[in-house]
Amino acid sequence: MRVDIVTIFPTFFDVLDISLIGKARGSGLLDIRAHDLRDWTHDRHRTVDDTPYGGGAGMVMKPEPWGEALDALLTPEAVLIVPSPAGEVFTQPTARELSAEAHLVFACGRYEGIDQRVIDHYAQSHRVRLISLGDYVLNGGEVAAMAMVEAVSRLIPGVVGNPASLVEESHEDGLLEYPSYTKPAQWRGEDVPPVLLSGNHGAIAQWRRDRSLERTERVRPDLLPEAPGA
Ligand SMILES: COC(=O)c1cc2cc(CO)sc2[nH]1
Repeated sequence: MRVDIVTIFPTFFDVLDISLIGKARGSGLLDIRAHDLRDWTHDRHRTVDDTPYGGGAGMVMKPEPWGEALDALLTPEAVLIVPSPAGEVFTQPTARELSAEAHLVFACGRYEGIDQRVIDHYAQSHRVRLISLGDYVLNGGEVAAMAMVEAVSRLIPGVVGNPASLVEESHEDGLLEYPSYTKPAQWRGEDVPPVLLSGNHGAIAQWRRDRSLERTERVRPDLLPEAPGA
């Protein structure tokens, strides 16, 4: 998968050079590149924003630099992802969907956002998705893009060492994951649940399923299968 990220803070994404994503980049599984939007400006101050038409506080990102940047980076099959508080909420199904794509381009806005005409222009020729991390607002799209890049990349075969570890996770089966334990069997007077030491794999699977359902009912009843819209 190729991932292009356009931002006025390209060094923010240097962190992608470490850990699993870093290894996957090295192995050629992932081709992730961050680009400085200001490389597509031509004035002395490398201007990327201006005051909003209609007035109001804050600044809006100018369409011209974005047009030149996206013309240079988009391929016909690319999905253009614009992190935005006005977007659909990012979920594990969204991550899974995007992990099947060949090319993602993230347009990270700052300030009050990107001139709407940029989104409208590329929607005529590409799949464009406005995506929010959740019901709160960040100062820009970079943190959202970083979260989405990690959530999507780790689903690409070969990026995470053991694919089996992707299955029993929160949200993979639609429920929150069961609690996990490791050695020592006793710690500060607390024992590991005996069933986990029993070697009875059927009982262990049932116990884990029960704990998943119990936790989901307590913390996220909206995720339960019978919940409306689940
Ligand atoms: C949960 O918040 C987000 O996903 C989010 C994405 C963006 C993009 C911004 C630039 O206008 S502000 C913001 N918040």
